Amino acid sequence: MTDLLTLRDAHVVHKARTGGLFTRDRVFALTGADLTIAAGETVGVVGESGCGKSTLAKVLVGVQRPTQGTVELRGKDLWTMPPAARRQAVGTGTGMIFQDPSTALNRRLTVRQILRDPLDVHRRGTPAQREARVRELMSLVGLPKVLADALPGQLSGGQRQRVAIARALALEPELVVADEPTSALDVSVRAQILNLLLDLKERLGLALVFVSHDIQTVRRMSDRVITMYLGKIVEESPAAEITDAARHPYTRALFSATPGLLDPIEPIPLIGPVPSATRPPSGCPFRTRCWKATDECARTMPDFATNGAGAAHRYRCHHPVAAGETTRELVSQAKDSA
Ligand SMILES: Nc1ncnc2c1ncn2[C@@H]1O[C@H](COP(=O)(O)OP(=O)(O)OP(=O)(O)O)[C@@H](O)[C@H]1O
Repeated sequence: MTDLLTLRDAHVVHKARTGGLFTRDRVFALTGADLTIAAGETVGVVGESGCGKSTLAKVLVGVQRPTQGTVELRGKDLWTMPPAARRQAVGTGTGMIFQDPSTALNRRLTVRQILRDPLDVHRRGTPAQREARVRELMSLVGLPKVLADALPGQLSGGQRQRVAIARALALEPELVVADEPTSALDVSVRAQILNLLLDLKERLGLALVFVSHDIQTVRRMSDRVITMYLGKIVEESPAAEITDAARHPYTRALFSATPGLLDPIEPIPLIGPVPSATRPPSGCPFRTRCWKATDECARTMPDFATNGAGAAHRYRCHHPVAAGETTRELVSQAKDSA
């Protein structure tokens, strides 16, 4: 597989939203992310709320500039390009689908206008070809032709998300990033939208980055799963290995807490809440809640280690879960150390 997009040591630091106008507090939303997305693969991103999943997604599609590090699309560094070249590379090479299509789509534009807009901005083909592309996009995502002149407010939530998906695909990108694409939708239409994404990915050979709280869905949709904790990528694993062969204690704890995934096993109990991204712990950020943590974990964050010979499964931990260790065993270890 060829590399499509590469992040190297990407950091995003925000000024804290709380703490008043003159606060110097900084939020470490993404810290030292290294990641390569290959053409045609689906990468799932999991982690608790606030761990930096959306920030990572925005960095991948060039919406968020990293405060440090590089983002290369097909080997070209996005943030050293002139702005016009970056807009062209990002606009045509990537597409983004947001959580809530009600806010992501312009309420005053019809479906036809929404889908024409990227074609007009990037001057794709003749006006007649653009109209034909709009019809093609609507059919690709299963929207009836009669909806071309409808406004987003006249559509159902599922139809709106189909419009958002069609818009993301308008310029035939190689990479689509979907950030919680079904969480604002009725449960009844979620499966339809997920199946549509999977189908489009296969038909168009897209690379897909899929961000979700829904771990079961991420596992089903993805070839590879990335676990994030407090701004850091702590594990990368083939999806087939993630549930009971994950090596990072946090990944195991996260999956053990997913209802229905490992039942009847109880969740691995973690100590205390997630620390603030304003003051992340030294060393490994998970160490304050980890039952395996030692002094070494407070001193340093280890580099990635690989699982056996293959580099496909990587994790950053001083005390990884042993191969073959069951979640039941981890539950009792965590209880004993509490
Ligand atoms: N523009 C911003 N200004 C200040 N802090 C921000 C900004 N955007 C995100 N953050 C903070 O950065 C951290 C990471 O946020 P992010 O939205 O990437 O997490 P997330 O994993 O996607 O969360 P969720 O699952 O709740 O959407 C959080 O602490 C968040 O509050």
